[in-house]
Amino acid sequence: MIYPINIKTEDMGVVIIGGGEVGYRKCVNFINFKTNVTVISPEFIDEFYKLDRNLVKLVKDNYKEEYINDSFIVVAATNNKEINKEIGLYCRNNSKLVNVVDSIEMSNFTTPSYVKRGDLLISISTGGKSPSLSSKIKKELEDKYDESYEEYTRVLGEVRKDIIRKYEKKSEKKEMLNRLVELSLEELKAISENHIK
Ligand SMILES: C[C@@]1(CC(=O)O)c2cc3[nH]c(cc4nc(cc5[nH]c(cc(n2)[C@H]1CCC(=O)O)[C@@](C)(CC(=O)O)[C@@H]5CCC(=O)O)C(CC(=O)O)=C4CCC(=O)O)c(CCC(=O)O)c3CC(=O)O
Ligand SMILES: NC(=O)C1=CN([C@@H]2O[C@H](COP(=O)(O)OP(=O)(O)OC[C@H]3O[C@@H](n4cnc5c(N)ncnc54)[C@H](O)[C@@H]3O)[C@@H](O)[C@H]2O)C=CC1
Repeated sequence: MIYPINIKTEDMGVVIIGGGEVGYRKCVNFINFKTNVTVISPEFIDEFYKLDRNLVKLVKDNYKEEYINDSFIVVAATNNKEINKEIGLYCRNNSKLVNVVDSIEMSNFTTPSYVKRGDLLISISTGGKSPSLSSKIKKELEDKYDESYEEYTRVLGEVRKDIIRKYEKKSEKKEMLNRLVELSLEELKAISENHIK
């Protein structure tokens, strides 16, 4: 079973083994979350060379244990099942988080599909049963939770802070906070401005 947790990968960096299509997709996702990525591979697809060099380090070599000794988050993305398994086993025996792209059984984390609107993050996973279904649901949620949710979430956060400061009684506070999400962006902004005055 897989439990969803949200991790600040920005603080720890990631090592990806394998410079093919899948390694690239995982790499781009980590970069989108401002994470430093080191990719180990004897060959890289061209797209890797266009990525931000401040965030991505490419090491042209075959996998060796020393490349992941000090890392907490590892992605095994080679096209060699045996090597991927070896990386998976090593990480699990050494308390590391590992995503083995060709084996959900060897992985102790997976990378979900997601919709990100500012601080609103909705992630989708099928426990490996159908990545295509995850991708389809993501597209449906992208329509429902459009770009306007970035500002909506931000303003909600501001008003929430105000309410937490102003209401002392726990039940009143909770009731107000629950009701906030029924308001439109315009209504929320009006409240926000009133509070600031
Ligand atoms: C378990 C997991 C481990 C992990 O990688 O974390 C995993 C494993 C495998 N994927 C395979 C195939 C495909 N993966 C995709 C796409 C995505 N795969 C992603 C995640 C995951 N894939 C994790 C579970 C996710 C969940 O629980 O739903 C997404 C969501 C996120 C991401 O990659 O970052 C991203 C969509 C991004 C988006 O659109 O948002 C497509 C679609 C395409 O390419 O068009 C295909 C081909 C079609 C198909 O197979 O459905 C194979 C078989 C390889 C083979 O053929 O041998 C395996 C291995 C196996 O099944 O054993
Ligand atoms: N989890 C997922 O989302 C998906 C997983 N897969 C699985 O992922 C695997 C990789 O797929 P692709 O990236 O398309 O393959 P690919 O063939 O494009 O890339 C594999 C990369 O691994 C490198 N590699 C091989 N041996 C290595 C070693 N010893 N050390 C370091 N790097 C090494 C190769 O040089 C190459 O750059 C496939 O075998 C497939 O089973 C496929 C599709 C989606």
